[in-house]
Amino acid sequence: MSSPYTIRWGILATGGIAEKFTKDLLLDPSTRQVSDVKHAVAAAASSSSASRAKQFLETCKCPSSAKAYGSYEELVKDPDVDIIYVATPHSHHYQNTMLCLLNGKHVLCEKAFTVNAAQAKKLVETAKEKKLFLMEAVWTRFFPLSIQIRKMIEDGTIGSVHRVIADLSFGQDVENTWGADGAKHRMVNMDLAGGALLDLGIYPLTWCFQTIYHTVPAAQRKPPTVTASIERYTTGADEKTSMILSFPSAPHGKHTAHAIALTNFRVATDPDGHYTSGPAIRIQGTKGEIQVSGPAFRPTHYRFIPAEEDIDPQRVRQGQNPKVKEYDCPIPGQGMFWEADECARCVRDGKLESEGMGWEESVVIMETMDEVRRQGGVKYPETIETTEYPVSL
Ligand SMILES: NC(=O)C1=CN([C@@H]2O[C@H](COP(=O)(O)OP(=O)(O)OC[C@H]3O[C@@H](n4cnc5c(N)ncnc54)[C@H](OP(=O)(O)O)[C@@H]3O)[C@@H](O)[C@H]2O)C=CC1
Ligand SMILES: O=C1OC[C@@H](O)[C@H](O)[C@H]1O
Repeated sequence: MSSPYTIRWGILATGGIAEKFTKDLLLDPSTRQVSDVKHAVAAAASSSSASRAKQFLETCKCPSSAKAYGSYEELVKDPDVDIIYVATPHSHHYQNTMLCLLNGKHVLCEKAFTVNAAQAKKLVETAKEKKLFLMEAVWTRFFPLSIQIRKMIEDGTIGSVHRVIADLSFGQDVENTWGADGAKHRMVNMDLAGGALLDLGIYPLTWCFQTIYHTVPAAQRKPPTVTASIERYTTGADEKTSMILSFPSAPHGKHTAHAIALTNFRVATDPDGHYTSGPAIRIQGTKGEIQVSGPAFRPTHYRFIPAEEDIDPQRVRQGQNPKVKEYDCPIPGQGMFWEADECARCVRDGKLESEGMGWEESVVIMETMDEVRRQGGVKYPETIETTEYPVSL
């Protein structure tokens, strides 16, 4: 057996998700039955100081060989780094990713990819021109659970798909949490491209797109029409966003497929915090329905309910429908290693984009979010909507 391909990561930013991702990189791939690729953390950079980057590497228990930088500019020049994970707020993704690409680094950039579709297109053009790998870090798409569900749709198990309903909502006391301290928190701060849509709404949209759009042959994929309703928080960032999408082509059908994507800061998908309130995602076809338990970003369970009527109604009422199939998909860690494995395989194989989260689909999703924001009147400051580079933020 040949030895695994090792990819060397640079971590750009030292916040909450950078820590989770870096810890996942350090897990032994054999714990998830992976033997063809491995990950090394070569360096991390903080925009504030090298000591902050050093502290981050220590917290993540990275090897002492990993370098700590006090600026992103130093990180992108490191010859020992193959790929950079960009984990700054949405507002900074365009500038930070462009910096990496222009310095010859492959990039995995956190969701939402950019602030708008124009920026996403520019990044894609640059990656193409420089022959570098680039992917939006929509980790959920690389879970075995997502892959199994897409396969069930593709092979016709649920028949032709007519509708998907997906929700990711956090019930928050917004004024006293993210809104406290002058509303500087990235969830509501317009200068950081805050709001429910770009932060949480990307997940219900991911479920709509990966089940309805991604599962039809590439040549038949057409962007959806969009009708949206938004309510804004005092900062101008969206706090309630509901979207109805109509996709012209449906998996296994010559008809449209509708999708309802919901996100909200005031009410929760799971009010008791234990996901007892029913599925977060419902994928409805003529032969049955797939129900995915929340949270939409890290689901570990789904069920398939076939559309059959020959079942004793009394047993069904007692929760004993024998035709329902339940699937548990435990995650040995946070679950961000699957997207990292995908990056390693693509770079090893000389691919510039991943089939699981391709450039065209990231751009169409950004265009969808642009239209949702247009209808809801959410506009970010020009410095973060611009495609100009470099701009100091
Ligand atoms: N995939 C997932 O499950 C998740 C993804 N995310 C995504 O990751 C990104 C970061 O989120 P999260 O880690 O929660 O955010 P944090 O606020 O925890 O961290 C962001 C980091 O970015 C750096 N940064 C650089 N410039 C700024 C700035 N002007 N203001 C604030 N931070 C700045 C800072 O690190 P330093 O200065 O040290 O470089 C900071 O620690 C977002 O795009 C978010 O959508 C978030 C949570 C979960
Ligand atoms: O990507 C995310 O998923 C988990 C949420 O808690 C977080 O706000 C969001 O950025």
